Amino acid sequence: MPHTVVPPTLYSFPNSPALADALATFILKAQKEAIEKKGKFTVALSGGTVPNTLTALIHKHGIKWDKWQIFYVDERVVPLDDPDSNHHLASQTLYKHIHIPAKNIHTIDTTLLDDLEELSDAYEKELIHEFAQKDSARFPIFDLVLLGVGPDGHTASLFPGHELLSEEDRWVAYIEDSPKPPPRRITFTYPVLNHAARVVFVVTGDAKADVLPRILDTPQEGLPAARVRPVTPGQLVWFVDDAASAKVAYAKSEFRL
Ligand SMILES: O=C(O)[C@H](O)[C@@H](O)[C@H](O)[C@H](O)COP(=O)(O)O
Repeated sequence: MPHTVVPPTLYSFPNSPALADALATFILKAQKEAIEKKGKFTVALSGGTVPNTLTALIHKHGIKWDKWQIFYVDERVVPLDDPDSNHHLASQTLYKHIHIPAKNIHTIDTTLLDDLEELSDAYEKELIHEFAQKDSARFPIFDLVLLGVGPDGHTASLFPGHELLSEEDRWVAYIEDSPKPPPRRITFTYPVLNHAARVVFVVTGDAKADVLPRILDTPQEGLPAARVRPVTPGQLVWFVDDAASAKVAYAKSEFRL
């Protein structure tokens, strides 16, 4: 099958609990398919509001946390117990309530906080270790990548106009001048995001209402989130609430699995 860019599917829900419940159903199905195929479920998690929307998974029957391998789409270069750390956020909102082996959660190496290049190289090696053992894939194929969007259209730590938007080789890159604090971060690059089996954006609230049409209706504008374009057989799905999608013309689909 020739590789073509997949069009996004847009689901919009009246409120956050309805969104979180549908997302949990979607994730459960993705988990089942991945585990049946290869015995594990590889997930890349963002910071911001994403971890909070995953709390509906905590009581969901059938989630096999011990089969999850969790990486971070982007991470702020701070100690793991710092309130700014995405790992800290995920620990407080999610890990604290579930049983998941510590070795299944792939954090940055905090002995390298002073050297961004070494730190991003080390995280890239962590990915290579997980993904490049059995095949010689040029890029990792995550089962699920969970992304947020900023009001400026950024996603991961890929910001409008930044040189990292054209990175084509590296899996993990670093940024020292993030416009969203804190400034020092590492981030997955587009090749990693776009090779995933499923990329899911989670966006809520009216603060995102102006940027969503610029991403979904006029993607040619090229905002960072609009450049996430998985190729077949990947999937690109947006889970948003009605406040965030209020100004979007792009067709909404009815959620059913
Ligand atoms: O570390 C980060 O800052 C996040 O990973 C970032 O990419 C986030 O997902 C967006 O900024 C959206 O954040 P909100 O969901 O809080 O709006």
